[in-house]
Amino acid sequence: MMLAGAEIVESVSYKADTENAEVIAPGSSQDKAPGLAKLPTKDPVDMQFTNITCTVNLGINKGSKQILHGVNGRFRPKQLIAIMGPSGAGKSTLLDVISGYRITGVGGAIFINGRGRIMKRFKKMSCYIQQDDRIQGLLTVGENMSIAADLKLPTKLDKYEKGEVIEDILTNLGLYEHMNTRGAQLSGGQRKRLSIALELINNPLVMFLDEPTTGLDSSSCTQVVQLCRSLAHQGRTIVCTIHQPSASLFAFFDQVYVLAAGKCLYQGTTRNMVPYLEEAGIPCPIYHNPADYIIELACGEYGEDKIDVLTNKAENGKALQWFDNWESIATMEALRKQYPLSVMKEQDSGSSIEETSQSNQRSVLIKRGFLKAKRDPTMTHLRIMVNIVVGIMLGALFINAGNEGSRVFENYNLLFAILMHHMMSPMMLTILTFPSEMSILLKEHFNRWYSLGSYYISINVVDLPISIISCAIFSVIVYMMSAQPLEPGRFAMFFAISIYTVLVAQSFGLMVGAIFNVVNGTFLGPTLSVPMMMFAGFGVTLRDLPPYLYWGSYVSYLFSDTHARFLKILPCLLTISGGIS
Ligand SMILES: Nc1ncnc2c1ncn2[C@@H]1O[C@H](COP(=O)(O)OP(=O)(O)OP(=O)(O)O)[C@@H](O)[C@H]1O
Repeated sequence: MMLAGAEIVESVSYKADTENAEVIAPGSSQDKAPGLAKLPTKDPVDMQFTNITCTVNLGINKGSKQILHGVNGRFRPKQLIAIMGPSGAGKSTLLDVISGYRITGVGGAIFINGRGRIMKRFKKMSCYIQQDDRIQGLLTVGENMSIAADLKLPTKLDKYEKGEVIEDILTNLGLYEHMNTRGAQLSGGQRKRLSIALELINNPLVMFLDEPTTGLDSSSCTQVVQLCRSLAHQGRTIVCTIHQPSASLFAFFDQVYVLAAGKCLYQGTTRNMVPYLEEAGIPCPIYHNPADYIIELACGEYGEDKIDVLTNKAENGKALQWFDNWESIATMEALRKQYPLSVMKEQDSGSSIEETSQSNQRSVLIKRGFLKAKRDPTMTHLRIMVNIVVGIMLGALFINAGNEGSRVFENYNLLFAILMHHMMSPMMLTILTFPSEMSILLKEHFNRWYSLGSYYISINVVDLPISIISCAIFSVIVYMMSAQPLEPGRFAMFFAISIYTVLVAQSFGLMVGAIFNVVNGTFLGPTLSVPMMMFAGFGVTLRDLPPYLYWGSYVSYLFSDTHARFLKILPCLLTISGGIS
């Protein structure tokens, strides 16, 4: 019987409509995709995983769900590996587990070059590129790259040496001509390539990419996969999850790992998949894309029994005979001999998990923060504008209220309005903007760009001047227009209380934004602020509070009796929000 899938794999030869690259079928004599000038300097990585399980808690009284069922596998060095399977099969979970991104509820063992994975060492040689491209939209491609280079390359390299690395990567990834385009203005394919470019700066040996082709047109898909293939053949191990590749795209992968409902259906080379299916008694029909066919099998379209047949044949990922020259695949013992500990000791550089010192991380992040702040229409420009406009509005509403004894209640209302403004606007702004920043933070921190401490210090250093300027503008406008006593001491107290309120509200927003998503945060932020007002004595006299609620006056940062409490609560909240971030 003629095996159509095999023929498709053999016969792919086409030119894609790409900006820079002529795409040639893998395996052809012209299969010479561009590669980086800087090759990996360390030994390639061979990964093996055995009996991997992953269980998630579904909530109180809802039990748990097992996503991965004791899967095994081998990711060979210098290979482009596709983890395939239907939606919900556990592809992303397996990628998360092997990369170390997910550690809770995980069982089994992962071996790197024959030895148990040591997370700190493994993180130094690997990177994880998530499905959603987490790049700084306000910075240009060049700026994104140079910040990444400053954080990930040794500080002893000068800007020309770093520039060479950046030029090499951007040229090879077809992004050089977009050097001055802002991240937010890049197309989907360009954003994906920039995500890869950012991680290539420190030349990782292992790259994990979650669905790198999702949302891209076929030519961009081909570009990205061909790029991954050439990077893999240069000495890296590249593992991607992929939904359902076309026959041509499928042929670019060296190795395939197919999952169905958390179990392995096939593991081996792309070419061997068709013979494997035939041997299992489920041959791929003529002119059928083998990638489509195995996904249909994994979905149970040809019967659940076929899934069991394939899982048993693949021994849930233990079977290695569908790799090329499988008899010569090194055992764990052989790998340990090949990569002795003495060599690994030489390769281990420094005790710190990040590439550069904390002080370098802080200064680069502060530089990036100010660059972003200068261009940020929301966090900077809108914030200052809102403070001017609201200041003028309140000033006009309570004009001269501070000068007339008969208008003391109006003055009280003015103070209440000022506190509401200082409480709500910084808090809501932070709750709405921080979650998107948080996803970038998670990616960059996981990929060892910087420590959380450096990040936290830098965002505070960048934000403090903007908060102080906005608050000062607002305070001067309101204070003058409402004709409050022109005594420097009184104004200083008024401004100090205002800035304390702004900073605590911002920290509160940061804490809510770090824990909850935008929807929950937007609901919880204002809701939690209501008790703050209540305990501060607005509407409820503190004398009337039942004794068991007295503690509330200590929690409320709006409590007017003694603002010295702000000073007590401020560092506490800052520490909590910093710790949680
Ligand atoms: N934290 C979680 N809580 C509950 N269920 C989860 C959790 N994480 C994953 N799952 C479930 O585990 C299964 C596998 O999820 P996973 O994201 O790994 O699938 P996938 O194969 O990558 O799917 P897709 O291709 O659609 O992204 C899904 O059914 C998913 O709903």
